[in-house]
Amino acid sequence: MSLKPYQRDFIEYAISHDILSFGSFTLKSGRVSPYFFNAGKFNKGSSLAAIGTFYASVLQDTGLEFDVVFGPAYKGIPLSSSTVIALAEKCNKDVPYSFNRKEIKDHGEGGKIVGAPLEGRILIVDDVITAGTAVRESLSIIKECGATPVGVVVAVNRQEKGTGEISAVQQIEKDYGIPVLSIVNLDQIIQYIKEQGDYSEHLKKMEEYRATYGIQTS
Ligand SMILES: O=P(O)(O)OC[C@H]1O[C@H](OP(=O)(O)OP(=O)(O)O)[C@H](O)[C@@H]1O
Repeated sequence: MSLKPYQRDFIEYAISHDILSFGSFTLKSGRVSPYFFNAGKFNKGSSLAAIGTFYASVLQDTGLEFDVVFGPAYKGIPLSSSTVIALAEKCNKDVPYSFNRKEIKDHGEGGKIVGAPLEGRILIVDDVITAGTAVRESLSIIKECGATPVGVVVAVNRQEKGTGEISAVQQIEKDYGIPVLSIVNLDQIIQYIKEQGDYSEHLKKMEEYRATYGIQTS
């Protein structure tokens, strides 16, 4: 399976901006990962614009239909904002969006949701899914509002086992019957490394990590 141009562009952009790094990183799970994706480093206008365009590309590519974009607080907020800007500017799709507050506001307009009403088919935009807690919370907010979640898009799918044999991403797809899309996944990052000579020193560790923690992919 070959990488799509936007996937290659995304990996190159993330590496050159130190957003995707190779080395040795201890994760919340305790696993020592040979790579790390840090969405907090999309921290200036140009990179926020770029990430929005990458999300819009995967959405266009897959053709998933949705009415409203939802960004889970906090990191999902700028990511969902930049996605709807890219959809409007590059895809001629003017999509409403909203996000939740982590703390309930009891004055002014009040409430937990800021932005467009959660109505119709809702797409969740976030950086990553680790255990799946943030997405599950978002799914319950969406259902409480009477709307229909139709999918999730994340930047990187690490394709690694959770507590059992399948990943948190697969568990969400199974439990809710919705797709979890990603700009790239671990297999594609490894494929990129194989194609490019520049990062070949990291290949062995990446493959070992996948062999130890990776899910079954066909
Ligand atoms: O699948 P999970 O185990 O929930 O992990 C992934 C979530 O964790 C991070 O957010 P966090 O909840 O740390 O909040 P933040 O966006 O405010 O940093 C990340 O942005 C995802 O939303």
